[in-house]
Amino acid sequence: MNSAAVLQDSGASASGTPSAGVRCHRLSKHYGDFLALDQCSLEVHPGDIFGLLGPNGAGKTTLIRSLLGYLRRTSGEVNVCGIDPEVDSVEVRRRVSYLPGDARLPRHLRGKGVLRFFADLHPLGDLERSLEIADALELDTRRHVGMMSTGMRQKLALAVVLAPQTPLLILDEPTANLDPSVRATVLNFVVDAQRRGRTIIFSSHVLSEIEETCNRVVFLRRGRLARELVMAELFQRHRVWGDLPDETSFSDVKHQVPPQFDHQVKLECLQDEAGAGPQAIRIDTSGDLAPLLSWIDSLHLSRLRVEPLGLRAIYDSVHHQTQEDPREDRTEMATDSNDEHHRGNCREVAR
Ligand SMILES: Nc1ncnc2c1ncn2[C@@H]1O[C@H](COP(=O)(O)OP(=O)(O)OP(=O)(O)O)[C@@H](O)[C@H]1O
Repeated sequence: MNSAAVLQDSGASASGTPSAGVRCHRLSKHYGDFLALDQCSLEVHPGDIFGLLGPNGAGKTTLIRSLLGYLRRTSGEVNVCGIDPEVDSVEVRRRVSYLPGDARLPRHLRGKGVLRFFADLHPLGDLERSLEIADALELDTRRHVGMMSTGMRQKLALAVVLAPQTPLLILDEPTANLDPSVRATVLNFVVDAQRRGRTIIFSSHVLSEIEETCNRVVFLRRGRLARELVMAELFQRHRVWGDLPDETSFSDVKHQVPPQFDHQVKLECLQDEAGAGPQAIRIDTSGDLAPLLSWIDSLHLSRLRVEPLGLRAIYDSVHHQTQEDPREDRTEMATDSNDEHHRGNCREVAR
């Protein structure tokens, strides 16, 4: 990628107006015979911090680059800030700050020279702000880029991209190669960008970062949007572990769930019912936990543990449930054995 592609910007304001939204409908992308994106439909609302999750090769970068018009889509519709990137990719790029996963910067310049170069290049360039960000990331901008470590170059690219107040900010693995304290600073900048009215698309492999910052998330798997999640609903999901009293059988408990909680809980016995000793059970809950507590208390579980379910459980259910190629079966997510439980929080992406 050339250096100019690290940052694309314009005089557009970060007003958080509807023009900062992103929509794609049945977006597909082939590389030759290889189908890298398969009819992806999604909508990013203005003011979202929108997470893109998926294993290596899932299609996250292909999706981002199709949104920016760097790649020509094979089929489908795309609208970024009110513009089709294939009709006017320059205009789209003027409204977006983009941090690619493989940001390359001019190696012959010092850090400060790079920041000045990009600040001069773009109408919303802001050298002072770039320097402040570099400082917050503990980057020595006197060094030549060629002498910087991978993490230092990542900090420099972040200082370039985070400074201009474009309506849309797209970050492809922004915390890769950074140490934990700098990662936290980067996440603060992301949240701050949202407070300033910007819309952010954020791709990461670090689930805790997505949990911390994003309000909506989609999971990509082998080129397909497998699931969409509203984080506020995820935070209402819990997993309860415990051992039943000796005299209580799992089937008794399972058949005596109060009807008002039936849709809110999923029970699982973690050992053979005929096995010796207390039966360990797991109860996955969705929705408000408080009304369930008196029922859980009535089970007299020992070694009781309650924990938030978290993204990890969803991620595992999306990515580890089958080895089959999902392109062969468009309904597989709906028949996921966990799906009854997930349905309250996770929407099968309509295609
Ligand atoms: N130029 C290309 N030509 C052929 N195949 C490509 C090309 N670019 C990407 N691919 C393939 O498309 C698929 C999606 O790649 P992409 O880079 O979008 O994934 P990703 O989700 O961003 O992965 P990662 O998390 O590893 O960065 C992969 O199988 C990849 O090998």
